[in-house]
Amino acid sequence: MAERRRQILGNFLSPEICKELEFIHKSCCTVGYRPNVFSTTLSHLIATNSSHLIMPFVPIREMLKEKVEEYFGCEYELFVEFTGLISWCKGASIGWHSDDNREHLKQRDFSAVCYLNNYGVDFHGGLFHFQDGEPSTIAPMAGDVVLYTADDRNTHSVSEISEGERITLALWFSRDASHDEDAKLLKYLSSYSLSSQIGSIASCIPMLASSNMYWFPPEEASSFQTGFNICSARLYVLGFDVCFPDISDKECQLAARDSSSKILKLLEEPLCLTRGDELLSREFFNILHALQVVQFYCWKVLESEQVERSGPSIAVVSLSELQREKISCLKAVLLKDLRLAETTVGRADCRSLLRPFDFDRLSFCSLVSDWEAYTFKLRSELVMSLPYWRTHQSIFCVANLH
Ligand SMILES: O=C(O)CCC(=O)C(=O)O
Ligand SMILES: [Fe+2]
Repeated sequence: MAERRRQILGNFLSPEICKELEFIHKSCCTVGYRPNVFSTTLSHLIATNSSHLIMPFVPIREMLKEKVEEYFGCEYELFVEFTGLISWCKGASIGWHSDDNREHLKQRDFSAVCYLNNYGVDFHGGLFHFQDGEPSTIAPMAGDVVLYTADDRNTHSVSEISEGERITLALWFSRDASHDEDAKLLKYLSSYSLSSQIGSIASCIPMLASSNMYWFPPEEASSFQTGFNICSARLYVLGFDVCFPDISDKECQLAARDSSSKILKLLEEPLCLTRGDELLSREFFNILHALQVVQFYCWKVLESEQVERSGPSIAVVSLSELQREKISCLKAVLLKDLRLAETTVGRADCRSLLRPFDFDRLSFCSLVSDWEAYTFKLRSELVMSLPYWRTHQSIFCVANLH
């Protein structure tokens, strides 16, 4: 039998799960490990009070582990070494390499890369190439997965992204139990309190990691003099600005002059969103909360393009001159380099995905309740699975407990 070194699984993930993972990434990511790359790891989700968002990953990890064991005929048990959502923006690329090519990566035996969006539509560039053998080139398409051995039989590269954002779910598998990601995750899960899980939505509000993890490019994060805050940028490309109801004029002017990390502390404070000249009358706990609700809205709006939704509309009030000044003052701090923000996290084909028409047509209010219901559902699934995972010392079980 010919040696098995790689396999392509077409349409392995459904379009729905691809969209759900994109939603999670766009609401939770931080700057990544390479230039122009963002990432969302499972331990990061746990550390930022979003442990319930690991639930959609659980069955995918299980299915992929089985596929890898089966295809490569593993007669030993495999462990997931790493799971993460990774996006590559304009300018990102990687030259020829194998995934175990560093001393600290030697435990990696197999790789799985799941594509979550489409080459030529959501991004340009970003083709995957194997140095030898077939297939030699892969154009990423949402739902497709490539499995390969992590050694030098699979030297590969990714060409530079020229536009848009290319999103993947990447997993590495190891034979070495000491690199089992599950053990780490279970440890984190037990150190983060889940005691207030049922009841208030406040217990599921994402908490920010340190501000420099949300500053792009990361080299600028020590001074915050150029570049942009990722959360503000993701809101901005969808047509939203942020407005802090409690901030005084003075604080605002201070913010514009002094770009210290102290100012970014503001993003942990309650805030409202604005669209054009209108203030949406709904307060969010912090910027990540606002971003998560907006990203959820985008996910659902696009899913139900034709569906007319009913329910109350969100109330809006016109912005006063003073509020407008404050907003632009803060924008100058959070989005210093607007062009860079647009080319990095904007869509390849249009500046704003949520045109005013789309936004008005659907009721933002009812989507906010849908977001709460979604969050509660995942939270209760997590709470039900935890004792089972703890007994089995692994989150690697699709617990049909529900
Ligand atoms: O995203 C891809 O297609 C592959 C990425 C890659 O080669 C890596 O992260 O090692
Ligand atoms: Fe790689």
